[in-house]
Order: sequence, then C-alpha cells, then structure tokens
Amino acid sequence: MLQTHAPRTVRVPVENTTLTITDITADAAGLDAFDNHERVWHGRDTVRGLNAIVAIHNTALGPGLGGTRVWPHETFEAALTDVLRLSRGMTFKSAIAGMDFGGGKALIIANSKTDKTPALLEAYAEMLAALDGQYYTGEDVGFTVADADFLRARTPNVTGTTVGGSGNPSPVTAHGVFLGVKAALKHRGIDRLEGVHVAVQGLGSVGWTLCEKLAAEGARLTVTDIDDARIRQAVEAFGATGVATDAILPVPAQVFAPCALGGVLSAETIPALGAKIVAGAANNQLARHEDARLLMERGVLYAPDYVINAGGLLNVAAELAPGGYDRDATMEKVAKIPDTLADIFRRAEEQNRPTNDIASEIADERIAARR
Ligand SMILES: NC(=O)c1ccc[n+]([C@@H]2O[C@H](COP(=O)([O-])OP(=O)(O)OC[C@H]3O[C@@H](n4cnc5c(N)ncnc54)[C@H](O)[C@@H]3O)[C@@H](O)[C@H]2O)c1
Repeated sequence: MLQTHAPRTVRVPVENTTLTITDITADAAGLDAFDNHERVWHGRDTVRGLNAIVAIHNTALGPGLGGTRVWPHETFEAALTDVLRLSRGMTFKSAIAGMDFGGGKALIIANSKTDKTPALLEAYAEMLAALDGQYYTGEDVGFTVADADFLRARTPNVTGTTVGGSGNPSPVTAHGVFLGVKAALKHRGIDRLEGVHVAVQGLGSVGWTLCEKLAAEGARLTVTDIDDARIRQAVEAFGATGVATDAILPVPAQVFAPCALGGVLSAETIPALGAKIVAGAANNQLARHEDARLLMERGVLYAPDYVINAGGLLNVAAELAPGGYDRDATMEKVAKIPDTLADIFRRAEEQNRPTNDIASEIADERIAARR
C-alpha cells in the first residue's frame, strides 16, 4: 500500500513556471463546510487559465484520493464550499468501503466545454506533481478519462487512466448504484425491478448507464437532464418519460435516483419529494447532514450517497494497489455495496436513526481505530 504523505509545504513556485500554489487552509477554516480539513491548496496560473483548489480532508487511512471536478462556480467561496464538502465525503467513502485512502478532492473553476485547454491541464499537472503524493485524483463531473490520461503522462498522482488500466470509473459507479437501488427495494420487500418506477435526475456518464441497467430488468423510467437532447435519447432508448428539471422531484416513483449534482435534497425540497426511496449516484445529495432526518420522518429510505456511489472510487483505487488493477477483485468489492447498505438500513431502523448517521458512525469508527 502507498505510504501516507503528511501534508507539508509544497516546493512551489517551481522554477520557470507561471503557477503559484498557496496554502489557503486558514481562509477555508472560516467556512461552515471546513470540518477540520488538514490542508487546502489554491493553484493559480493566470497565463494558462488555471484556478484550482485541492482540498485534503483527512489522511488517517492513507493519502487523499478523490476526483477532479471542473465546474464554473460563480464565486470562489461557492467553489471552496463545494470542494470542501466533496473532500469530506471522500474520507467517509473510503473508510466505509474499507479502503486505505483518505479524503481529498479537487475543483478547477472553469467551464469544461470551453475553458479546459491543454495549457490549463499542463498547469494543473504541475500543481498535482508539486503536491507530491498528498493527493491522488481521477474523474469527476467535467473531467474525462482523456483528461486523466493527459495528466498521467505528466505526473504519477492520477488514476482512472487507460495507462493504469482501470479507465472510466462511471460504469462501475453505475453498477454499484444499480445494486444499491435493488438493496433499498429489497429492504422494502420488493425483490424484482420489473414494473418498478424510478425517477432519474441527470443522464450523464453514471445516470445513463444506470438507466440502461434498470431498463434491462424492466423498470419504468422517468428522466430529466438540463440537456434536452439527452432526455430525448433516453425516451427513445428506454421508453422513458421525459420531464423538465423542476418536475423530477415530485414524480410519484418508488425510487428517486439523483445522478446530477449535489444539494438536491433540502428542507425546502424534501416536502415535494414523490418517492419513498432515494438511491442515486450524486455526491452530497443532502444540503445538510440533518436533512436525512427529514427524509426519515417522511418515511423515505435514504441510501447514503458515499456508500452507494463508492464503485468508482474502488475502481480507481485498484490502480494504485500492489500488482496493479485487477477488475475481478474490484467487482467483488463493488458487489459488497448492497450488503453494507442492508446493514445500515437494518441498524437505522432498529435504532430509529437516520441512515447517514449510522454510515458516518461506521466510517468514524474505522478512522478512529487507525489513529
Ligand atoms: N462518475 C463517477 O464514477 C462518479 C462516482 C461517484 C459519484 N459521482 C457523482 O455522480 C454524479 C454524476 O456523475 P457523472 O460522472 O455521471 O457526471 P456527468 O457530468 O457525466 O453527468 C451529470 C449529468 O447531470 C446533468 N445535470 C446537471 N445539472 C442538472 C440538473 N439540475 N438537473 C438535471 N440534470 C442535471 C448534466 O447535464 C449531465 O448530463 C455527480 O454528482 C458525481 O459527483 C460520480
């Protein structure tokens, strides 16, 4: 297993570069989302257009591992809040999946369709290299396998590459979510997908593959995306019903599968939720941890996001294991996601507590044991 590199001062600015990397941990500590992050770095290169944050939450179990998101947040504070919440989630995701990695995440503030130039990625590769093993990255929203390969040719701290063999993590994430949807239905006494109505929000890499799997077993789909073309494709491919983005939450489906961005379930939106199960891929589905209690009080079974969507992380982490990527061994680990969920659902019910309380307790115990 990899050696943990404690966060420390990075050797930047590197000679002959326009990149600067600043430790902004103290600034980040002022935000609600900070939650004792070990280190937060800001990489800036005005010449090459890089404006990136790398957040390292907790390295008790190993170096920070988490994808790079490319998203054009309107303010730096919004970006920082997003990356801090995502990074913290990675700590829990790794811990509960039994992995020897810590929580980390990166966010490049940019539009992935228009701003993600080779020069920007070059600068980002320099930033990752300078962090020298504190943080390993991979795909997330707006960051593709091709981007990962581009970085991997310049720095070793990159997973989810064709070079390392694991490639795109999204199909593996989707498979884990699919198994998780079934586990949630099973907990509610439903043993087959045929005729089950699932509302899917977001038809990107994960959401689309999830729809394929659900449709193949006879589920009835209602779908949405901000991209109308994607909705039309899903209507054609799966016989799905397409709805506007603001109409997905109230759909009276059995399962709501959020597969877009985070924060969709909040005190404001939960009263409108039509489904009695929430099981999807998106990270940080709840606006606040406490919102899981609102779901529980409404009789909604919530599959904690970082438990159900751990497939992709298991897949990319396998690239870093001794001996390299082993697909069969990885899929065996993914196949345990429904067991973990079933255990969480059972304990939550017995103790009359929200499922995410139980999940974070299990993760905390593992981190504390290592300390
Ligand atoms: N890709 C993975 O392996 C992986 C692993 C774990 C978690 N996740 C999480 O799952 C989610 C989806 O990831 P992805 O890789 O499929 O991303 P993606 O970028 O391929 O897809 C996201 C989709 O959501 C759509 N979308 C954005 N905002 C929307 C809105 N308000 N309403 C409806 N649709 C909207 C986008 O148009 C896009 O089609 C993200 O939250 C990501 O962090 C992904």
